[in-house]
Amino acid sequence: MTDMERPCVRVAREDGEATRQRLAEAELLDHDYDIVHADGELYLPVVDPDGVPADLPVATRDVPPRESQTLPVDILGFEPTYERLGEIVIIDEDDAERTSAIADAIMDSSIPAETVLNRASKVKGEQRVREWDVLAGDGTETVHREYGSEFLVDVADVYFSPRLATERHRVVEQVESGEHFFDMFAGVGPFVIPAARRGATAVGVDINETAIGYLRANAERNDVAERVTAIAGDVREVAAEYPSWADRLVMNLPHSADEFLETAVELAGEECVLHYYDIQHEDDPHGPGEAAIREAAEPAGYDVDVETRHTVRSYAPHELNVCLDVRLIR
Ligand SMILES: C[S@@+](CC[C@H](N)C(=O)[O-])C[C@H]1O[C@@H](n2cnc3c(N)ncnc32)[C@H](O)[C@@H]1O
Repeated sequence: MTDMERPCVRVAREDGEATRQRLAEAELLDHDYDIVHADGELYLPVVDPDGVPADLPVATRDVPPRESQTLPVDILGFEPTYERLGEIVIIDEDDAERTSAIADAIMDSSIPAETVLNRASKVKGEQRVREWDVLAGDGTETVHREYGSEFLVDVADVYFSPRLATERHRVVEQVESGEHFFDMFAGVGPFVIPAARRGATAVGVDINETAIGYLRANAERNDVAERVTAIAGDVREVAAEYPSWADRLVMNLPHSADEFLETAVELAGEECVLHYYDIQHEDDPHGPGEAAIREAAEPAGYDVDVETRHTVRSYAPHELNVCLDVRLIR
């Protein structure tokens, strides 16, 4: 078997084990390839170079495939692109013949795949759920692990993106024990559960009742049920139960978050950090969100301090998915 060029995190040998653990917890390590040692440095192969935390340098280098593994590339003769969510493998292909060859190769490889799904639509509608073609296996429910939390999720019924793991971790690392954490669009709980695991009192709201069922199950699964309140409903109506309550608000509904800023202001405490997700043109990706937040919060008496203007990932040509971390104080 010949070596393959792969994206790798490059670190000094002495930082190798700590870095390996960090990447493994984030499910970023590519277990299909060996770690390489050269000139006092380690090269750790990663599955998603865009997901690697900014402080870790990524380089491309030849690394040997694990001898004991049969990879889809070994069967196909070309490298397919795929993502793993628990025991589901997700691909995004158009050509029917190529799609079926990739699905067969994944199932015949050493990857522990129960199901192979092809994206059959964009995420759509109020609940942001995608349609899928089931190419192999039959289950769309799986357990996904991310930074030490476990999420039971059915991708046929609820929104979930494993690609956002690093971004969620960036936000959750800011959470302090005892704080009031409110996720306005909570899904199955990928922000709420790790926030509660850090000691926050957490509320998650979602209009998708199935997502809220999974959020409750995930609170139990991660032993934080006593600190998690999961509410099915429109957050614009639920907000009245939590006036001026939140120390931290997460708004991950990037196409229409601006329509919910009045609700955010209703929920915000006297001092509150808002994590506001947006999708905007690359020429001014943060400006429109900042203007909308000021327009909603300043008349309510808040000083608005934008602490971080962060780019999460590119969303489409010339469009960026961004996050503004904003402190509101009055
Ligand atoms: C992009 S998903 C984010 C889910 C989760 N935070 C995550 O990162 O996986 C947005 C979620 O907002 C929910 N949603 C949309 N409109 C809503 C509303 N008016 N009130 C509460 N939830 C809403 C959708 O059902 C969907 O689960």
